[in-house]
Parts: sequence; C-alpha cells; structure tokens
Amino acid sequence: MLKLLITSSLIVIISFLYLFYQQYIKVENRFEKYHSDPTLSNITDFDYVIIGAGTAGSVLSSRLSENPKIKVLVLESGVSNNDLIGIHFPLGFPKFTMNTSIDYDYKTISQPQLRNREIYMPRGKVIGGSSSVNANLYIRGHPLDYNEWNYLLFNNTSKNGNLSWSYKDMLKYFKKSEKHLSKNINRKYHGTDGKWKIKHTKDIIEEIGPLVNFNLTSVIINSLSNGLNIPIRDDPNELLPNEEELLEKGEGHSILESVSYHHHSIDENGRRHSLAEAFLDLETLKRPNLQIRTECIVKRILFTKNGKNENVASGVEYLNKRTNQLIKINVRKEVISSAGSIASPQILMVSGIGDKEELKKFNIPIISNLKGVGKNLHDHLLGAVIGKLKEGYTSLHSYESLWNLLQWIMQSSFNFLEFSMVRKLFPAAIPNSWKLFNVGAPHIQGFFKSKYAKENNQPYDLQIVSVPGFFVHHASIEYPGENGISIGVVNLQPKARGYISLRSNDTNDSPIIHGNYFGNEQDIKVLVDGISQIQKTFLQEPFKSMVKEFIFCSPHDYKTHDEIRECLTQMFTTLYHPTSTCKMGSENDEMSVVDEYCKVRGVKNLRVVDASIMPNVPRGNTNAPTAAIAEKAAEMILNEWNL
Ligand SMILES: Cc1cc2nc3c(=O)[nH]c(=O)nc-3n(C[C@H](O)[C@H](O)[C@H](O)COP(=O)(O)OP(=O)(O)OC[C@H]3O[C@@H](n4cnc5c(N)ncnc54)[C@H](O)[C@@H]3O)c2cc1C
Repeated sequence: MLKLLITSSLIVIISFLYLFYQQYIKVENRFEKYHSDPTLSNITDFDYVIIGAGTAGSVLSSRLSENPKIKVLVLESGVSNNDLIGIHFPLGFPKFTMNTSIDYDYKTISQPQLRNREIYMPRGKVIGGSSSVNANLYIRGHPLDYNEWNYLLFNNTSKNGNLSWSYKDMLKYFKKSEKHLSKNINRKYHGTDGKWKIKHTKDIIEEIGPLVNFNLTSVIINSLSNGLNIPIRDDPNELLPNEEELLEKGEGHSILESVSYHHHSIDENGRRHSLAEAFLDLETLKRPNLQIRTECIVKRILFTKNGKNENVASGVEYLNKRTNQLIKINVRKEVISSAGSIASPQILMVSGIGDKEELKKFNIPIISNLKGVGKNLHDHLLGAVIGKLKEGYTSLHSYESLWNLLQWIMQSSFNFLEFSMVRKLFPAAIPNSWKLFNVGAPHIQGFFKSKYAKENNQPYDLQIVSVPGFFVHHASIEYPGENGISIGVVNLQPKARGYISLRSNDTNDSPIIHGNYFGNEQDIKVLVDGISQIQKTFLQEPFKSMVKEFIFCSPHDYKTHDEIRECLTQMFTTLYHPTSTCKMGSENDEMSVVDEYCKVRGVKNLRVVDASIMPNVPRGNTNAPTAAIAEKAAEMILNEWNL
C-alpha cells in the first residue's frame, strides 16, 4: 500500500514537473539563443533594424522576416518574457508586472490639476513590451475613430491613391492579426487564422456555469445595463446589421453603446497571449534571417548624407547592457522605431529630430526640425466607484495571492496536456472555479455617453472597466478578507494634450512626461458626469443592498460636481494608454511627425510604427489598434520595396 502511494505520488510530482518544464522552462532560453552568439555583434548587413520588441515591434519583425530574403534585427532594451512566470498569469497583471524589474516605472511630472500628484505610468521593459504587462483587454475602439484618422490625413490632399486608414481598411488588419478562439464569433469582424489568440470571457463563465458560486459578474452586467439604459451585447468589436446601416448613413455616433463581457488576449491554456507570444513564437524565432537581442538599449539613430544632401538613417548605436559595450550597427534599408509613445519621441529627439529650440538646450545637432515630436500626448483618464461588498458575494479579493497563482499554474498545465478526459472522469479533480483565474482581472466593459456627447450627437465618450474586486491605486492596496467591486469610468476623448520632452540626451534616463491631466475643464466635466451616472446605478437594486461601505466616490458623500471632482483628484490614474507623441498627419499639419506611410518627415529611411503615431487616441484600449497599425505598416513596407 505504502509502495503504491509513493509510486503514485512520484508519478504526480514528475508529471507536474514535466508540465512545468514544457510550459515555462523549455521556452525560457529562446531569446538567449539569439543573444549569446558572440559573432552576432559583427554582422552588419541587416535590411531593417527595429527598435523595441513590444506590441508593434513583435508584429512588424515577424511579418518582415516571413520573407527569408529580408534580414531583420530587433534591439530590445528589456529582458525575455520568460524571465518571470508571473507575466503569464493574466489575473496577476498588477501584482506580477507593475512596479517590477520589467516595468519602466515612469512617473509624470507633478500634475497641477491633481494637487501636484505625480502619476504612475507603467510601460513594459520586456519582450512583448506593454502587451506583456497589460490587462489583456481586446478592444478596437469606435469605427469613427479611424474614419477621423483618415479624414485628418487625407481631407486636404488628393495624393493618397489607394492608401486609407479608415475603419473599413483597418478592419482588414485587425482581422489579419487575430485568431479568435470562440466558436460563435462573427467572421465578418474577426479573424480566426491569425496569430494572436483572443478569448471571450463569456465562454469561460458559461463553461463554469451553475457549478460555481460566482454570481457577481452577471449581477454587475445586468445592473449596469439597467442603470445606464444600455443593451447587453456579446461583442463590442462587431457591428450589428442595423449599426452597419447607421454607419453607412453617417449616423455612426449612435452605435455601440452597450455593456458586455470582455474579450481577452489569453490562450486556450489560460496564459497571457502577448504580441510576442503570438508573433515571436518558437517557429518564428528559428528563422535565420531574424535576430532579437535583448537587454540592448538604443542610444541614437545614426545618419549619413545622400547625393542630394538629404539626411538618411543609416543605422543605430546601442548599448549591450550585459557587456556594457557600445555598438554601432549599419542598416541597408531602414531603421524603424517601435519603442512606444514615451521612448519613440525620446529616441528621435536625442538623434536630432524634434523642435530645434529644445534640442539646442542639450547641444544635439539638428537633423530635422519637427515641432510635433513629443507633443500631442493623448491618454485615457480613469476614475472609479469602489466599494466593499456584504456577506454572500464572492469577488476576486485575493487574486494576487500565491495560492491563486498556484491554482492557475496547475489549471493551465492540465489544460496544456488536454486533460479534459480526466476532467470528465473525475470532475472534482480540477475545480471548475479555477477557470476564473484564466481570464483577465477586468471581466466586464461597456461604452456609454456623457450628457455632453448626447447633447452634441457625438459617439460614446465613456468606457466602463469593471473588476469584480478592488482596483485601488493600480491594485496596490489590499483589503484582506473583504470582497469588493470596482466600476472604473474612463474619459475616452480628453481634449487636453500633454508632452514628452528630454531630461537629458541619454535614452537610459526617463524623459519628462507631462500628462496635462484635467488640463481642460471639459475633460473633468465629462468624467464627473460618467461617475455620477455610475453612482446612480449604485443607488438602485441590486447594487444598493450589496455594498456595505464605499472606498471611493461614494454616492452618499460625493454628490455635486465639485465633490465628485474632489474624489477624482484623490484617486485619478491613467488607463495606461499614452499615444500620439509622433503623430501621423497630413503635410499641412505642422505638428505631424510621420506621413501616411509612417515615414518620419524631413529624413529618409526612418519610420515610426507604434502607438505614438496615432493621430488621436481611439475610443477604446490601445493594444489591438497598435497591432493593426504594425500589420498595416509591414504590408506597406513589403509592397514598397517590392519584396
Ligand atoms: C499596465 C498596462 C495595462 C494596459 N492594459 C491594456 C489592455 O488591457 N488592453 C489594451 O488594449 N491596452 C492596454 N494597455 C496599452 C497597450 O498595452 C499599449 O498601448 C501597447 O502595448 C503599446 O504598444 P507599443 O508597441 O506602442 O509599445 P510597447 O508595447 O510599450 O513597446 C515598446 C518596446 O520598446 C522597447 N524600448 C523602449 N525604448 C527602447 C530603446 N531605447 N532601445 C530598445 N528598446 C526600447 C521597450 O522595452 C518595449 O519593449 C496597457 C498598458 C499598460 C502599461
């Protein structure tokens, strides 16, 4: 008997270790392989050097290197995305990624409208960039966002040919990157053959079904729908037939207000599916024409002159942080900055591209005098109503605990070996409720209008991001033993613009970040109105009898505009969506940094492809739009070089 017990325990332990190895260790060294070869630094004949392996850099490098004739080098300042297991645990994103070694941990300068608070601005310093540290929400924004981009780019010129950045065109690239895992998804709006895995939270909740005493999500979704008088829908990224008609008729402002379960970038095993997991998978990394060097920070872009005396990007200088070696590398075709909305403008400026008055302060020789570099910082503004729940409601109050991480590892390991037979034969062996740890922290989202958007026939301008738990100061504050509810409200279209400027001429130093949050009175009014609408839902049943105590923006204590504004001043954060600091614009727009092909104005062979080129921030989270931009840019580049 004892023998049997020992043998079976050994089998369980060995299987577990094997699963663990398969899931985590086996892939751990994949970037190491490309970095450790000492001869790599001598290779100088790359066609493209891409700065940053974040959302955009992962997509771009993967697509360009699909052609074996093209040699691509990616320089990434951060480490491999397999260095920290916590990265893969979607629900643990605030705990395991923010404020850790894989976060740049930026802070804005003190914000005058927020009692001089410095606002924390996380960004991923790791393969996958911010898609390796984010909340995994898959949202595309409103169709009119892209139609507006297209209008801003091409309204005053006629030289765009077939190129367009409208919703219809962007939809192609959203679909191209996507591999939606839901069986019932509308293929007119979703891709199922792409690389990036997307999962519908509703599918998981339905699978768990009545087995689980977890009723909070459905209560929240129904209460928000009733309280805000907006419908529940399955998919915020698809248009219903009547909405297609309205968009066609020029009445797109009235579509898509709704509340729904989130779609998440999470794979079938419950692991984060960052753009690196999707596009820099093992097969891609085996390509001999693609090299990715981690812990290599680009210091500046190098330029030479061509026969017409134009400045041509000819390579980059970077620091190998492991060896402390400063290395110059030449490029045959182009340098592409995909370093994100904070670092791309910084890299351009230290390389001589920016407002000449600012560059002079740091004695940086001027390559192109472009006023818009670093300007137009656009971001999403987050407030919330947060409360503690009475007995009887189960929330994710301790989702950051080690026990939950362990549950998740075991759950996803079992999924990995398709242990569904085991699940069927011994249903109690793997509690179904563990599946809840396979979705992201925010389960529910919605879009609704402020009274100002309603008055002016504008599209929705507010977003709900709801966590069945506490999301207080980036989930850094815990309430042991308590269950919570957080209904975040986001102003999606703030009017104030901030900026990025240089603190020094070294890319290793954080640049100056000024979010200019609440810099426009209307931005506050819109968010106050959003909070006030959400507070009303808390005064109705069932929310009314569920909450025992409010932590932020209580509807009983913060009622007037000034009171709600006061609450927001204390608790405001960004939703981590800085964009538009190297904005794409028409040639008539003196603040535009790149043209419609993502080419930096005033120089040759240099592009920016990342969230910084968005002409305006879309009305939704920014990861999927950034991936779509990179898909589109890759296609443009390949077409242009006739490859
Ligand atoms: C905490 C958090 C939560 C978020 N949640 C969501 C969400 O749920 N859904 C959503 O849609 N969006 C979310 N976002 C936003 C989304 O992730 C970003 O908009 C998107 O990842 C931006 O992609 P990017 O390619 O522009 O930049 P990044 O993905 O940030 O990539 C930039 C890369 O460049 C590297 N780099 C920078 N400087 C240098 C240098 N000098 N040399 C070499 N490499 C360099 C960086 O290390 C990084 O890997 C979130 C962001 C954060 C930070």
